[in-house]
Amino acid sequence: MGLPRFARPKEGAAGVRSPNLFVANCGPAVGVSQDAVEAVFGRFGEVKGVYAADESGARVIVCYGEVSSAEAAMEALNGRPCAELNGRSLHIRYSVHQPASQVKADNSVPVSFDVSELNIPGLHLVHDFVSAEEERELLAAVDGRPWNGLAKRRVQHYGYEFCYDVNEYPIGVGLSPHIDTHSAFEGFIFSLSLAGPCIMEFRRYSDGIWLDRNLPGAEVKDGSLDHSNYVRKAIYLPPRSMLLLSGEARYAWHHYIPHHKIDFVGEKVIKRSPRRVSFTFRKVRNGPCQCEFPQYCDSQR
Ligand SMILES: O=C(O)CCC(=O)C(=O)O
Ligand SMILES: [Fe+2]
Repeated sequence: MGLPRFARPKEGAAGVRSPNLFVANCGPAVGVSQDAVEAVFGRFGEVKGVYAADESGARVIVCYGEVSSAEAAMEALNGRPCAELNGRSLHIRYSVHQPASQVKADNSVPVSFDVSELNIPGLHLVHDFVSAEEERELLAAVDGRPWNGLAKRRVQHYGYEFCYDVNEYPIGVGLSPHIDTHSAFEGFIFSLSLAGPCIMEFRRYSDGIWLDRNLPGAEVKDGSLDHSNYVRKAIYLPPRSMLLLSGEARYAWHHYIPHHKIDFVGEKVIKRSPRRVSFTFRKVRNGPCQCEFPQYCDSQR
């Protein structure tokens, strides 16, 4: 389900028919697979493709070869609960093909399952770092303690010399791009993912400027960033895996969890779970940072 060049028609354009349908309330984020959509819409004519209409995971574009097939599907399915699609009521409109010049640049980056493909020195991922039983025990242990609510996620903080944080992300919530502050934490940063998957994107900015966005709480909206001056790479983090940021990965690359409900990983569409819990381990620094990346270092400027 890649992102196609079709758009939702403007209000008032209802008379314009096309072989492509914009179908809302349908998609992987609401438990409806591409195969199921194809099977249902295939009853009305040959389906050429089913695409994600946007990153919500709950709106798709169904493309037929013939307008008559789209008309028949519209007549039969619009506004009615569809038993084969978990009883969901589909909201369907004709979709229009957008000229290439109007297509918003696809802002996604290919996501790897294998950390070695990223070629970021110091970045390591160990799958199945804890067993399913250990995962249950760790989740039960943190759920037995009070959570501190932030705007979109909840956290628990432990320790001092060895700083240990627990983050809980509800579905669709991520984390804005940042480098964990050099002056505050030294050495390695470990992050154990539990309960649900996510993708983590890494960005190395060419200007290397230490920006305010690195300060705790200085969350930036992704849309406000200049996408042209950094290299991007992304990795899939399955539950029970341990991520290690060291060296260049820790000191020179921003990391970021996109605010998505679904992620496209290779050919797969992966739905985020209702929650992802991460245990993040950092060592509190005593003395200034002397890393080899002064252009990214708040201690050395
Ligand atoms: O949730 C994670 O895996 C990463 C958390 C993180 O980057 C942080 O707390 O600084
Ligand atoms: Fe971080």
